[in-house]
Amino acid sequence: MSALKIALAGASGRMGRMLIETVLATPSVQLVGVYERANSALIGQDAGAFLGQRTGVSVSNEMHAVLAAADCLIDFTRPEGTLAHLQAASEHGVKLVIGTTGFTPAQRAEIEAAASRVPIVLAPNMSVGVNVTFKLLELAARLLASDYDIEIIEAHHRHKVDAPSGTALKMGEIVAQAVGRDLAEVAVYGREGVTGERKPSTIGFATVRGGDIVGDHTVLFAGAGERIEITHKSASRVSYAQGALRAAHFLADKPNGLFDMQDVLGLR
Ligand SMILES: NC(=O)C1=CN([C@@H]2O[C@H](COP(=O)(O)OP(=O)(O)OC[C@H]3O[C@@H](n4cnc5c(N)ncnc54)[C@H](OP(=O)(O)O)[C@@H]3O)[C@@H](O)[C@H]2O)C=CC1
Ligand SMILES: O=C(O)C1=N[C@H](C(=O)O)C[C@H](O)C1
Repeated sequence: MSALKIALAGASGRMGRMLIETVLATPSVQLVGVYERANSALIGQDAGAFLGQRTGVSVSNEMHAVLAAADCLIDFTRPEGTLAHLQAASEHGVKLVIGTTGFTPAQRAEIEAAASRVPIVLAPNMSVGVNVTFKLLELAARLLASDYDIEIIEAHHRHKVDAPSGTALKMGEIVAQAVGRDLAEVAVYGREGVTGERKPSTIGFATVRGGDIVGDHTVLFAGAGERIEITHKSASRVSYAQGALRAAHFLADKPNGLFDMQDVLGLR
């Protein structure tokens, strides 16, 4: 079977670099294009230069050239960048794996609309461990529904720009749905001052930012006389990159449609 041809956006980013390294180390995929914004010092350099490797693929700010030979674009950038790349990918009929977080509902609707033309995997966390954790949360929330207070705590590196993390928000949606609540109505994002007693049906979010924390998520179920904590900790970005490549392979035979990592990993 021939290798899946991968284009990447956000070459200079933490995930961009990890993806270049992972693609180059994975025989079932081939790097065919790497995009970075116009003012980047990387434009024109070999995409593997930061690893001391020569790939023959130069970093480019011409998205149409980057996509010309690609089967799939993997995008971990920012919402406004992803939406521009989505437009170009759907014009080229190139499949998309989107790891970017922080989309507004309107931006998400744009992605859903594009998925009628090209197949897309959109997931706030591509690691297998986090996606299995989602299943554990569903079970725990269902069984603990009435008597336990639910709080979600996430910690990330100092450079992260969106909060709560996309993963924490997804965890909130999962537990809210499992206990029959609407997250938009019950979410409490941080607390300060005289807040009054905790309302039983709320789901609280707490955000920590510091240093080089790759990504920690805990869902706390606090009841009378006991606490259950379900925690996932990332020690490296490699699990996100490997998940993104699994997602790209999953899309290979899909004509269109919007999928997530639960679909990719067969966890539905
Ligand atoms: N789904 C998952 O499993 C994971 C998701 N993420 C998400 O991926 C995203 C990227 O994270 P990370 O790599 O740490 O971020 P970085 O800030 O390290 O990298 C972002 C990259 O995107 C580029 N970029 C920023 N804005 C735009 C734009 N408007 N148009 C085009 N390119 C742009 C940057 O280029 P420049 O250098 O020019 O600014 C840079 O190359 C975040 O949303 C994060 O939450 C992260 C890890 C895992
Ligand atoms: O920005 C990050 O680093 C991460 N972002 C994703 C998120 O917002 O959930 C996934 C992971 O936690 C790392």
